[in-house]
Amino acid sequence: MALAPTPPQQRPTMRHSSAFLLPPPSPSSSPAPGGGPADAATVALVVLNQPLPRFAPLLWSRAALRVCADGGANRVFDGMPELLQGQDAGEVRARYKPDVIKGDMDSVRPEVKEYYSNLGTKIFDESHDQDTTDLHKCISFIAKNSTVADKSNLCILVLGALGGRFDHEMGNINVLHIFPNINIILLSNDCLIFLLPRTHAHEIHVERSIEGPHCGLIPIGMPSTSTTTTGLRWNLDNTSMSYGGLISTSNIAEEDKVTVTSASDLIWTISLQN
Ligand SMILES: Nc1ncnc2c1ncn2[C@@H]1O[C@H](COP(=O)(O)OP(=O)(O)OP(=O)(O)O)[C@@H](O)[C@H]1O
Ligand SMILES: Cc1ncc(C[n+]2csc(CCO)c2C)c(N)n1
Repeated sequence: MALAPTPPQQRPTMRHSSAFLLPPPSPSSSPAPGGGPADAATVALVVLNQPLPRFAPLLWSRAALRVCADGGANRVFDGMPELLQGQDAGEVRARYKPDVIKGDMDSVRPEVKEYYSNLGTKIFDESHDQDTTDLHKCISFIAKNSTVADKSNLCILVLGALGGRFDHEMGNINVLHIFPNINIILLSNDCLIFLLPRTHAHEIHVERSIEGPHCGLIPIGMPSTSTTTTGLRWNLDNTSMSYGGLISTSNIAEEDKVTVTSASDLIWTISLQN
């Protein structure tokens, strides 16, 4: 027998914050208030085969585990010295050493693989699996191997997930739906995306110094018979949404806190300021 969905008012609240993107506090300033980088979850970083976003070095320094999806290793090898111009390229390369390179290994260059292998990076060749994407393989690996016992305290940041080939972008968004119970955030230079699972009520703290105001709420997986929001310019009030019907794009986050409850999983996206 199928279980009845939990009524909206009884769902636990999931809080979301992009404080991991805030610049490090200057030594003289007081500690960040609740939700700042200091109390952030354990971060795992996945680098995809796309140009590195400008904040890659910052997020790298905040991550406890750094995984490159196949050709993502080339992007770290080439891109970190480019982003950190003025520093010695060889020294930068050695400093930004991935813990793991994983995928079907048809994109990582042989000299890049050898360079990191010599530094101790673990390399997992999964060329036998041509049915799951390299990002899927990386998320499975992190979920299995993470030492974080409480997965609700794990946050996986994915660099370079958007703004490239459309089949890859859709595959990357599909991974959010495949792992609805893992906090995965897809990032590009221009925006971020995460899933709002229907099992929870959501409180999204909008970090106005770095994100917004443009945002969207999109039912990609399946229609939602009812979505209710606060904090947006165009709120939904027990409204049906479907891809092919109403979806919310070009919305504006008006308040510091946006709340969302929905009968189906939704994608949340918000712009990043450049
Ligand atoms: N243009 C892109 N746009 C968005 N994501 C991408 C793009 N290219 C690669 N990725 C992501 O990076 C991961 C690793 O990329 P890589 O090029 O190594 O994959 P691949 O499996 O060799 O791709 P393909 O064989 O389809 O070209 C992919 O699984 C995907 O998640
Ligand atoms: C229906 C279907 N469509 C596409 C692929 C191809 N594919 C999907 S993921 C992947 C690995 C990419 O690193 C490849 C080659 C498939 N297997 N099944």
